[in-house]
Amino acid sequence: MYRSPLVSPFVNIPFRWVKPSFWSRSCEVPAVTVEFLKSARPAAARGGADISDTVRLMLARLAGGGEAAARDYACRLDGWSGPVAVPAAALRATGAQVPPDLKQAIGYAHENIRRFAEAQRATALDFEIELRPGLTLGQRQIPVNAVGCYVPGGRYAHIASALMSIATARAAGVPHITACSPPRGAAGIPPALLYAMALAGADRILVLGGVQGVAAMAQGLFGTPPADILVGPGNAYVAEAKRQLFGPVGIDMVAGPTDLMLLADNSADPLTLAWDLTAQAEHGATSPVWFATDDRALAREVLRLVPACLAELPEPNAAAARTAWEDLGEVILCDSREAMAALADSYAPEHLHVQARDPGWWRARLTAYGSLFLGAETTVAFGDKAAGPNHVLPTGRAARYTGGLSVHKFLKTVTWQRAADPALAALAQATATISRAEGMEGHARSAERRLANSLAPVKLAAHQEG
Ligand SMILES: NC(=O)c1ccc[n+]([C@@H]2O[C@H](COP(=O)([O-])OP(=O)(O)OC[C@H]3O[C@@H](n4cnc5c(N)ncnc54)[C@H](O)[C@@H]3O)[C@@H](O)[C@H]2O)c1
Ligand SMILES: [Zn+2]
Repeated sequence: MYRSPLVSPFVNIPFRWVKPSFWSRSCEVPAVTVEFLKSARPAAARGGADISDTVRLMLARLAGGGEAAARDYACRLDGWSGPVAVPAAALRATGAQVPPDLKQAIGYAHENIRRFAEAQRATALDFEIELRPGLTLGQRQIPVNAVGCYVPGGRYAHIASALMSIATARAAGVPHITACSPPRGAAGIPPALLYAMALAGADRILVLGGVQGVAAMAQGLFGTPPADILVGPGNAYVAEAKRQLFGPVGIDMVAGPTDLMLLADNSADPLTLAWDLTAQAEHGATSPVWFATDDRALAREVLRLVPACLAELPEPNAAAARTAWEDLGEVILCDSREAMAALADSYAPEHLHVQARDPGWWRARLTAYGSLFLGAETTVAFGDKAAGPNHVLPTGRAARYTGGLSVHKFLKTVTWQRAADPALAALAQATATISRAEGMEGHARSAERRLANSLAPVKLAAHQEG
């Protein structure tokens, strides 16, 4: 039996994490017993380039070269030399270019995402409290002024990502929303994606992808206001550009490849599980999918069925999903549902889907995930596209410390205070005493000037008379 975080006696592999270097520390997993029926390949066998130097050079060039540099990268990397800012007339024309059933589906998804975000906004409250007589304190939720939404578009046209970022910023009350997405061929951003961006509430849309898109929104190029915060998923170049720009500009998170953990007991259907794993592996060759169960026969059946599902995908999706499964897929046998839950908490997956009895037990027990999907009738694909909760979620175990994109990322929770009599005496005395204990005489004097017998106007009058 394997006791993490050491080594599995069954398969003699360390209980290690599949991706980034910041995962190099071994994980703290409670004493759970697990057996790997399929494990990920060692990272060394998978390779992977360090892109941070490339991004640093590009950002430096974009900082100096502005719009000309952005156009140059768009041309060289994405073959785009058309207009960068989408003209209003082109946006209006998209309505006629998108098939009615797709427009209807986008409208349905947008309504769910918008309404969920509005419900979230209603929970972010301002308040005012008179903590003691004369001491009034408060909190306000103030939206940022300008947002830059990155909408990925290299491999797939991520219609849903446009809705997730833009509609959520809109629900938060952000006044200026810029969105960018790379061109897909000579036609630029596909009409359905433009339609979704405009419907969700983008004020300006830029035909720019990758580092140049992120930098243009941060700098405020092509007639956009400089973004206060950059949000949205993207590939490794996009994530690294956001990470390097963070500080002067805010970011939602540093997103790595999407991941899924699927938990099931013997009430689940193996073919449905196999398709759910295949679907999320479709995101890309670096997207891990993990399956844990307490039923050995179910695990064996899922292992048998996944390759058959992969074979049914069209290319190039099949190749990417097959690599993800072969390199990163894991099938893990646990000895109890408690062990499955502990395993899930330690993996802290972006998407966590439970297809097991007693969903209430799982919802109460599980503590580390970006978004939780309960029951066999639910699928992560619903959440990815149309259900309502945001699909921009923490990857790479970041679900240990944060949730995903929400209206809160666009709101600044700020505070205010006002002091007056009769609070002043105690407040000034406490402040002065603490300040002197800290060695900060100036702070003590500033506090004591608020006492009734030394208020500024009285002193000023005395000085003028003298
Ligand atoms: N977690 C989520 O919510 C979610 C949702 C949708 C998509 N995603 C992720 O978004 C990503 C989309 O990636 P993508 O590549 O398809 O599209 P993308 O739009 O993120 O990136 C495309 C851009 O990358 C740049 N680029 C590509 N190769 C480059 C190079 N060698 N040097 C410099 N720049 C280069 C190009 O400028 C191009 O425009 C995937 O990783 C996917 O998993 C995540
Ligand atoms: Zn997905």
